Amino acid sequence: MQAVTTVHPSTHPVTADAGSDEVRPLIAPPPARKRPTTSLFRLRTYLYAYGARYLIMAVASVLGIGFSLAIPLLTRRVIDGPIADADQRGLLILGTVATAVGIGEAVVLFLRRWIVSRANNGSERLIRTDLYARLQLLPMSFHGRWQGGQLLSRMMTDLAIIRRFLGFGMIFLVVNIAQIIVVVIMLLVMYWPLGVVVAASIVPVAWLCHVNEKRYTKLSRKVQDQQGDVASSVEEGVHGLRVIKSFGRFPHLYSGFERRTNELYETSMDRVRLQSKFLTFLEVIPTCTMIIVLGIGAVATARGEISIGTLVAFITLLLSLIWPVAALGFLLAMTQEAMTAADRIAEILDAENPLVDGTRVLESPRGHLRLEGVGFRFDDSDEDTLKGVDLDIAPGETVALVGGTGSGKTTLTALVARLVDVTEGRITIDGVDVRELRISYLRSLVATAFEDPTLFSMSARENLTLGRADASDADIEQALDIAQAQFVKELPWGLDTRIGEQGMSLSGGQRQRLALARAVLVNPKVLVLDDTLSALDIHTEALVEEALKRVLSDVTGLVVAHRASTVLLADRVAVLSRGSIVAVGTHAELLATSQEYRDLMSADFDAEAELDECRCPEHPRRHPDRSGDERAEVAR
Ligand SMILES: Nc1ncnc2c1ncn2[C@@H]1O[C@H](COP(=O)(O)OP(=O)(O)OP(=O)(O)O)[C@@H](O)[C@H]1O
Repeated sequence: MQAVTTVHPSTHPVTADAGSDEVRPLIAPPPARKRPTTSLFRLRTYLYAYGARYLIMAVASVLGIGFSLAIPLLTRRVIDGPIADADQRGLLILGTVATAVGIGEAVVLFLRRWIVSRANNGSERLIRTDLYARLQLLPMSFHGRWQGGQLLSRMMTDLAIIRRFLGFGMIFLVVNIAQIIVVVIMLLVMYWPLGVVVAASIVPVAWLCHVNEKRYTKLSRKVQDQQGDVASSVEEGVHGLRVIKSFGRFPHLYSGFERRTNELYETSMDRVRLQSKFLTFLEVIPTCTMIIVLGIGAVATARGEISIGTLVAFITLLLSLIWPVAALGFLLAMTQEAMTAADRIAEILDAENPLVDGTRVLESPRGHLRLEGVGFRFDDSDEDTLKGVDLDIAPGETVALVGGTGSGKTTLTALVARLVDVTEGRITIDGVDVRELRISYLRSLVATAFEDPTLFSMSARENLTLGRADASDADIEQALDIAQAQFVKELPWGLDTRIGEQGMSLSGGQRQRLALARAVLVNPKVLVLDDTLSALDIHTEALVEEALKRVLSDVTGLVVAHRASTVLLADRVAVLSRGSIVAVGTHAELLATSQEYRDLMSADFDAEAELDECRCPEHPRRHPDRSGDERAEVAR
């Protein structure tokens, strides 16, 4: 039962579709609303923590430009002065100054690199942790719409792009533009006709940058989205490995994956082609300018309008422009990629979170759970999944929720701990609307164990204490006992054994028992069990049920049940049919009065009753692991 996280095909695209040749995008196109530079600009707040470092970096950059521009000016002085006048002392002095300037440039360059790395990695870390926290806060409806790979690519690839921009692109974009402006002004001052030629060459550069920007941004967005799609395919391929193998669908999935990587390759190559053309033009323009400057400069020197020293300084300065102009191409590309990455990150930061936290806590909670006219409709659906649900569960009482498949049981259980919010009516605990309670407090009052127990790749102890970090060894022991999960103590390192990703190294029943112990350990007032016992064999189920009886006597319980044996744990039973409660009563009452209940229970209950009546320790259902021959032997 995974109602709330199910990806709905109508709004959200599916990953590699094994059965179809058509390749659909994994994520809905980004919202049409334009975010100019704002997404990137708003990330500036993450730089504040490293403000001093960024300031030193800016000063070092300005000094660096100053030093690099001083060299051609000194050269002019050397040529026109000591060299022309054969002044050895002057040559020595200016040579020493030039050496000092060169050393100064090297020092500030080193300083800038050294300081920037900590600031960048630190800023990246801050954005990443914020993004992670935001993802945790977003409601299940958000996670149902987004593919894991798309989130992963934003957390890793996009943030790395932003880090590279902050540490390199941003600095050099500013430094290079500043250098171009300063050098052009110096050239105009030195000899204005040549200065005008150089200034005029900036026009085609600016035009090219403008033309390139739109196409490059579009392609960057496509590449980054396609990277997310590929990541999603990998993620699903790894998680769904067992299903893929068991259905023998590897070739089909492989071809889907290959198609996505090919698409990514094609788009990346389109981007490279566009960038290559752009870079070539950017490199050709300064070279052409240099040829014109050399021609005009030679004539001007011959006419005595400028000295040889000025011409050498002019050309040296012009040469110093080649790198900043040529680098503009990839620096602008980096900026556009960073802007796209920031847009993609902003889609998470700006995602609407309809779950508004409450402020209240209960003085002495008793766990009186009431559902009053509760209705629920998924965002992307035009039908109510739940409607007019009324249910009053007294403190300490246990109600079993039964209903056909798709009747809304899982959805209803998700509403209690506010994994999603009711869209109509209200749910109260001790008379207080759950929306008024602080969410963290509510989730300590209500513990939920799901049919599909997610375990994290951490130790068994960490998995167990997820909802109660301060649990003592005795508490853990008791929870393990109740959930019949003592098997963890027999793992190679006991409770400290690291459980594989998604708890894959444990059996389904073991994972369920561990998840149950985790819920019990929270010591909740309300315990919600969403068909938690479904993967247990008949022996373990009987043991867990026995233990659960003890737990449920102290807490208010809402237990989704498919089996008659689980229903018998409850004081009352509520029958859910197409999102509405159609009957409530004790098991015996419902058997007598509700045809729907009888239909739901009949097959399983008959089997359970037979087992109960038999009271025979050798009943075949008590020994599902026996072979046919063994059973025949016992029967004899
Ligand atoms: N994210 C979603 N968007 C739209 N509809 C959904 C979504 N998740 C579930 N539904 C629909 O809501 C209905 C109730 O689903 P739910 O999982 O709560 O049923 P259930 O009674 O727990 O079923 P089962 O016993 O088979 O697990 C189903 O019709 C299902 O298709």
